[in-house]
Amino acid sequence: MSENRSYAILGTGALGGFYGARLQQVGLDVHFLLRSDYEYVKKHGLFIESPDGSFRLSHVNAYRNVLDVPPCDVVVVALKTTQNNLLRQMLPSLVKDNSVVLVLQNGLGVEEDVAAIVGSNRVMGGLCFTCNDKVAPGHIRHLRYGVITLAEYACNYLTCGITERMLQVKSDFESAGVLIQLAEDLLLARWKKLICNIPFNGLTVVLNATIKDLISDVHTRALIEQMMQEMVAVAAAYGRAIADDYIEKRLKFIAKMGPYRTSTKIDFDQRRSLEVEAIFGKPLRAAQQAGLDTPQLAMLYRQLKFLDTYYCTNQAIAVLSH
Ligand SMILES: NC(=O)C1=CN([C@@H]2O[C@H](COP(=O)(O)OP(=O)(O)OC[C@H]3O[C@@H](n4cnc5c(N)ncnc54)[C@H](OP(=O)(O)O)[C@@H]3O)[C@@H](O)[C@H]2O)C=CC1
Ligand SMILES: CC(C)(CO)C(=O)C(=O)O
Repeated sequence: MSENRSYAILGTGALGGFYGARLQQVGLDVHFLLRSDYEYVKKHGLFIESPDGSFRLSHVNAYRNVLDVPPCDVVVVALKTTQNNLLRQMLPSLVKDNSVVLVLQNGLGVEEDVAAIVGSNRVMGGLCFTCNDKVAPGHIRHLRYGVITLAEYACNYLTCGITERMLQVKSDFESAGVLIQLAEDLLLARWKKLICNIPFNGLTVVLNATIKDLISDVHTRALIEQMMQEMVAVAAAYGRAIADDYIEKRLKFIAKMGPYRTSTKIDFDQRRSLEVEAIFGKPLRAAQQAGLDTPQLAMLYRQLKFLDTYYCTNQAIAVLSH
């Protein structure tokens, strides 16, 4: 990659808008693809509200049409996974020979889909531990954390070690004040993130609760730990050992997210399609393929499918208006 790396942000929402703005704030060349708030952002820029220091970028390179975005060194995928069918149209014009596509989405197997479009040597994954919400056009609220675990993708999630381009991306994000942890094994990093997303993103929706509520109640805490144990077992079946103390440590970390709703609950409250397949369906099918029974995950998946169908998709409008 070139020395002064350019970034394309596909999906200028809670996550993409936050990290992209931080990168532009320190002088990097960033290009933002927008949808509903394109006109607003083109005129007024982006506002990031954050306990680490709020700031406004009064001018950003804003685009409505992906074909107008120039090819970039790093293409950040920050759409919801429910929109990933668009990537086949979006990615080809954005990647150069030595570009890398950095997938910041939650879920399992998301890099595989991107690799099928741009080639497996051009993909990296980033697991974002951050609490963000896009609260108004061009206005992103960051509540806590922000650290990203970065790892290279290779076919079949083979372990790749630490590469030169990981160090380059790390250096850009760290210059922007974003903490980056490098990981040698992307699949292990994904399972570790799913251990958090499955109970918290799922239960905040089905129980209409915040992270704080779920962690403080003895019953939901027990449920969370059971779900986490199920995922530790599935990860182990795929050769990824997760240390015994990981759950306790993560629960302490997540407890500090307090009243955050999770990105899936924010989607549900806005009646947007839920990322059920990427975050819950794929892990469930991975468990089944490994011959493991994960009853808590299976129940959560089915509940979320129901809620997604009857409350969140276009189909829901048809069903409810009958
Ligand atoms: N929010 C968070 O704190 C975290 C989120 N994640 C993950 O990050 C990913 C992104 O989530 P998040 O940022 O919360 O989601 P958002 O819904 O806030 O952002 C997605 C953005 O993509 C835009 N978009 C959708 N379709 C198009 C299109 N065709 N063209 C241009 N833009 C488009 C949306 O536009 P519009 O504004 O019009 O809807 C929206 O702004 C998800 O996988 C999520 O699970 C992971 C960790 C934390
Ligand atoms: C783990 C958590 C809850 C915050 O990073 C998240 O990933 C989300 O809200 O989707």
